[in-house]
Formats: sequence, structure tokens, C-alpha cells
Amino acid sequence: MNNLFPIFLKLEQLHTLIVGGGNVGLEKLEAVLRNSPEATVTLVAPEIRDEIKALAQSHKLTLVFEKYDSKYLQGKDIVIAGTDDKAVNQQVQEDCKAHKILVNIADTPDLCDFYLSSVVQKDDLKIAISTNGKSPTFAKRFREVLEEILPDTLQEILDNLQSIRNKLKGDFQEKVQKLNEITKVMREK
Ligand SMILES: C[C@@]1(CC(=O)O)c2cc3[nH]c(cc4nc(cc5[nH]c(cc(n2)[C@H]1CCC(=O)O)[C@@](C)(CC(=O)O)[C@@H]5CCC(=O)O)C(CC(=O)O)=C4CCC(=O)O)c(CCC(=O)O)c3CC(=O)O
Ligand SMILES: NC(=O)C1=CN([C@@H]2O[C@H](COP(=O)(O)OP(=O)(O)OC[C@H]3O[C@@H](n4cnc5c(N)ncnc54)[C@H](O)[C@@H]3O)[C@@H](O)[C@H]2O)C=CC1
Repeated sequence: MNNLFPIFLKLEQLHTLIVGGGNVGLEKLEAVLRNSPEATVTLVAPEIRDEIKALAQSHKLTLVFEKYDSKYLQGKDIVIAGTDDKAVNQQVQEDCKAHKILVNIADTPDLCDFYLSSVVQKDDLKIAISTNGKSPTFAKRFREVLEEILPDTLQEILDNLQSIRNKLKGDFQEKVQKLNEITKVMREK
């Protein structure tokens, strides 16, 4: 049973801190920027990979070439930590708890308030996949399967439905009924 509650964050309205600038820091940063290119992000680590430095050229990404310190939590809304030092990751988790900031500790699921998901993205449709931490590799593969089967006409369908939705008159119940009627075809094989 997967008890995680999925939400879609508007990261451009929040300030994200990433602690660690190695493989994991890069992976998590790419996940953030792929989904939310306008996100405001600060990344702190003494050693920062070149790929991360390159991303700082084209995004709202501030790099701090220092060891983690709790002062970097100031003004942050969510934190992702993926250093190669377990003690540092644990310290980040404790500090975030004390400041009531949501935190993801990449190498320790038990310390995470939230997990990143595998994300299928086609135009305006976005599907987040979670395996409850059981197998990120399954999530990745399942994303690839879904990416293949989604139709190329998706954006057109969503745009049409939006314009119908905006034009519909009547009370809430009537609108729901009409939209359900129009989209019934999606369930017909
Ligand atoms: C709990 C969670 C916490 C979190 O990171 O948020 C977590 C934890 C851990 N991942 C580990 C390893 C790997 N992670 C990936 C990949 C992804 N990991 C992601 C999410 C999550 N990973 C969260 C649960 C998500 C869920 O419920 O399914 C994805 C979906 C999203 C993203 O990271 O953006 C992204 C795929 C994106 C995509 O392609 O679609 C690969 C595969 C690869 O890179 O090819 C490997 C290597 C193979 C393997 O182990 O499976 C390890 C062991 C580290 C070690 O051994 O040292 C831990 C720690 C542990 O489990 O103890
Ligand atoms: N959740 C996930 O998806 C995965 C988690 N992991 C785990 O994540 C950890 C990190 O792996 P990599 O990124 O490959 O290591 P890496 O060696 O590439 O990078 C480590 C980074 O941590 C930084 N760092 C070290 N001490 C620091 C401090 N005091 N403050 C701030 N930054 C500090 C370094 O400067 C460097 O940027 C490992 O423990 C690994 O097991 C690994 C793969 C996937």
C-alpha cells in the first residue's frame, strides 16, 4: 500500500535548496529544472560538477561553493540533500525539521518528507509515478512505456477541452455532466 500523497508544486513561487553537487545533486537539479525551468534554486557544495555550473548560466540557479551550514536554510521552502556524507545529510534533515522545511534526503528514504517521482511529460499532461521507494528503476521504465503510448494529438485534445470548458454555461453539475459525456469516447475500445 502506497500512502504517499501526490501534489504538483509551483517551484517558481518557492525557493529550493539542493545540498550536494555531485551525481545525485545533478540528477535532482535536472529533475527540478526539467519540470520547472523557472524555479529559483540555490545549490551548496564545496565541489560542484561542471554540468551544474553550465545550468547556472541559463537558470535562476545560485551556486555556493561551501560546506553545508544551517544558515543556508534561511528563506528556503524545500530542501533536497544528496551529499556523499551521511552525517551531513542527517544534519540537514534535523535542521529542516527544526525549521519546518520539507526535506528529501536522497540516500535515506526514512529521512524524507517527500520523494521525487518519475515524470511522464507530454505537452500539458504530466503523470507522476511512485513505487513507494521500492524500485526507482521500475518507475523509470514505466515512464518510458507511458511516454511511448501517449498520442501525439494530446495537446490538441487538451486545448479543445479547455475551450469547451470555458464556453460551457449552466451550473456545476450540468458542466460536469457535459464534460463527462464529451470525454466518454476515451474509455471506449
Ligand atoms: C526514495 C527515493 C528518494 C528520492 O530520491 O526522492 C529514491 C531513493 C533511492 N534511489 C536510489 C537509486 C536510484 N535512483 C534512480 C533513479 C531515480 N530515483 C528517483 C526517485 C527516488 N529514489 C525516490 C523513490 C521513487 C519511487 O518511489 O519510485 C526518480 C524516480 C526521480 C528522480 O530522482 O528524479 C529517478 C528516476 C527518474 C526517471 O528516470 O524517470 C536510479 C536509476 C537510474 O538512475 O537510472 C537508481 C539506481 C538503481 C536503483 O537502485 O534502482 C537509491 C540507492 C542509492 C545507493 O544504492 O547508493 C536510493 C536510496 C534507497 O532506496 O535507499
Ligand atoms: N536517491 C538517489 O537517487 C540516489 C542516491 N545515491 C546516494 O547519494 C550519495 C551521493 O552520491 P554522489 O552524488 O554520486 O556523490 P559525489 O561524490 O558525486 O558527490 C558528492 C557531493 O557532496 C558534496 N559534499 C560533501 N560534503 C559536503 C558538505 N559538508 N556540504 C555540502 N556538500 C557536501 C561534494 O562536494 C559533492 O558535490 C551517495 O551516498 C549515494 O549512495 C546514489 C544514487 C542515487
